[in-house]
Amino acid sequence: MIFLIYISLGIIASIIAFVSYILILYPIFRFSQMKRKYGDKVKVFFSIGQGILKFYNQDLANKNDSIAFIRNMHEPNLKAIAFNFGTKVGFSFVDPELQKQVLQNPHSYSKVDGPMAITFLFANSIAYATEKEWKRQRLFLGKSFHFEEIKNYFPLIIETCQKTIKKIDQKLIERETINIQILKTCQEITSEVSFKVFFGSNNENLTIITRKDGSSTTISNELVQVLIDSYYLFQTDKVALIKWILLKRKSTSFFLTKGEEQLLNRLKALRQACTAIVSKRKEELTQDRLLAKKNFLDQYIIEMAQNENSGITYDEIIDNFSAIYLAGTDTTSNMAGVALYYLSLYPEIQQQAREEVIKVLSVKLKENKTDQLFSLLAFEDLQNLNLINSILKESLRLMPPAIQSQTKFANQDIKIGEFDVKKGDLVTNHFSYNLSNPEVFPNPDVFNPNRWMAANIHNEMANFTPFSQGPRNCIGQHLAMIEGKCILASLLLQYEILPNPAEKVVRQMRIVYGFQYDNLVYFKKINV
Ligand code: HEM
Repeated sequence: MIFLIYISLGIIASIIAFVSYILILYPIFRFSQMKRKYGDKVKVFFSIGQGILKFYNQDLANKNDSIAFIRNMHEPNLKAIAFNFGTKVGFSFVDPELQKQVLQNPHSYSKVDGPMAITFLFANSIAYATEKEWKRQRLFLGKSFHFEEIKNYFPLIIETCQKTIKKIDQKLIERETINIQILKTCQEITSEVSFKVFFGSNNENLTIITRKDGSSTTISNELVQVLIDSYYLFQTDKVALIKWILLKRKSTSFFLTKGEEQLLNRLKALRQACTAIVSKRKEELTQDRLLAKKNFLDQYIIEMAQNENSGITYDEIIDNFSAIYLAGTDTTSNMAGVALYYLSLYPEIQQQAREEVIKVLSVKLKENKTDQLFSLLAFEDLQNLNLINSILKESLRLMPPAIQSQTKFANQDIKIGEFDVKKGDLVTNHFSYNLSNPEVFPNPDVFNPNRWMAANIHNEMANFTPFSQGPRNCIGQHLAMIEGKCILASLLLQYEILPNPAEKVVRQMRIVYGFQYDNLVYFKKINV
């Protein structure tokens, strides 16, 4: 009996020793090694298990900004942040040269598994593909994202902005000013654009039934919600969390908890709904290929029919819809929404931006119908909206939707500058560090779009990487900027954007970095 007690105590002690080693001793050992080797070139952010997340949460609670510590961290010699997460340690590079080195060589790293929805929805997409598979997908999708091709989606973007204006106008009939949820408003536009760019315009208001109570929701809403719920599950279902920590993506292959099962059923329903759209369209195009339009789905189907070695699969098409929709919707709406918020605080810049749009368009105005001005906007005009472009860049600088590149594992020992990254270490780049560096951007917390209007901005551009850089940079960046310009131009021609004196400004890191409360501005109808 005593022997059994000793064995049990021995096992418990070994487990405690092992867990203490991987969660505490190993990170501390690595960090002290790093400090000895790199001195003030590295700054350490350690907290047991949670790692750098603890610092985001702390700053959110105390300073209303998840990344306040990054904004205030600038030191002349600093090149990297060392952090832990779970049982791993990692580097986030902040030196632009080192960031470039990391991003130039994406095949030295593997993606970190996300929660269930990420694996289920994106595993075959460009965002998760690697090496040859990624190259093939990037080449194919790159054609549709080419600047000249995006021209084809310009009418869709204009039409979507006009639809939103009509809705706002309805609300403004009875009141002179109204509180507008600016992030939600921009999101309505970018969501519809992302959906239709992929699936075409015929699939409006598609609904799928997924809820237990039989209620229905659109594919795009469900996509966002199921992703959020997938993260939320870890807070409410600790068994699912432990399974995931131990087994990562394999954790949902067996012994599903009730929460995991419900999530999986929703994900299956979502996939079925997407598969139904793809199958229906394939049927239509098989009967008449001339029906093909400029949207991603039709391009995929035509390529599959014309080239039997295309390598494209239906799973890949569906996963790329999820990836492109999620990568392109909230990021772009945040950029535009944040820009409009700052314009509410700087009425002079707002007026200059409005005048820029009016100047570009009024040369085309034949009759005195200024309320129709926005419909005159042509794709070619976008290049003349210099101030609007600078406003969007300043929005991305102050509130980058992606504060860092996706965290990955090193596949092998790698040298980044003088830093020795070990196989299995986590690696990322915090873009947000350079975007708020006072040596590059004087008064970094001040909204100053004029800093982008100067002729010589080489140094600024080298530090400006909100779309990342290197071969795996953002494939949708041209589309994002075009959407952003159209949103700003359309709204500025119709409304004066006023600050909300009761605003609550909290900058929070969620799936994208943005404002926590969407109560920031009022709109007032104007006649330009
Ligand atoms: C302001 C808006 C946007 C921002 C700030 C942004 C930012 C980024 C960043 C930082 C990455 C690199 C992520 C990584 O580290 O791996 C990325 C990749 C990507 N983005 Fe965007 N993005 C925006 C808009 C869009 C749009 C509109 C689309 C498509 C409709 C899109 C589609 C993608 C895709 C598919 C990738 C993965 C590319 C690859 O792995 O080859 N993004 N984006």
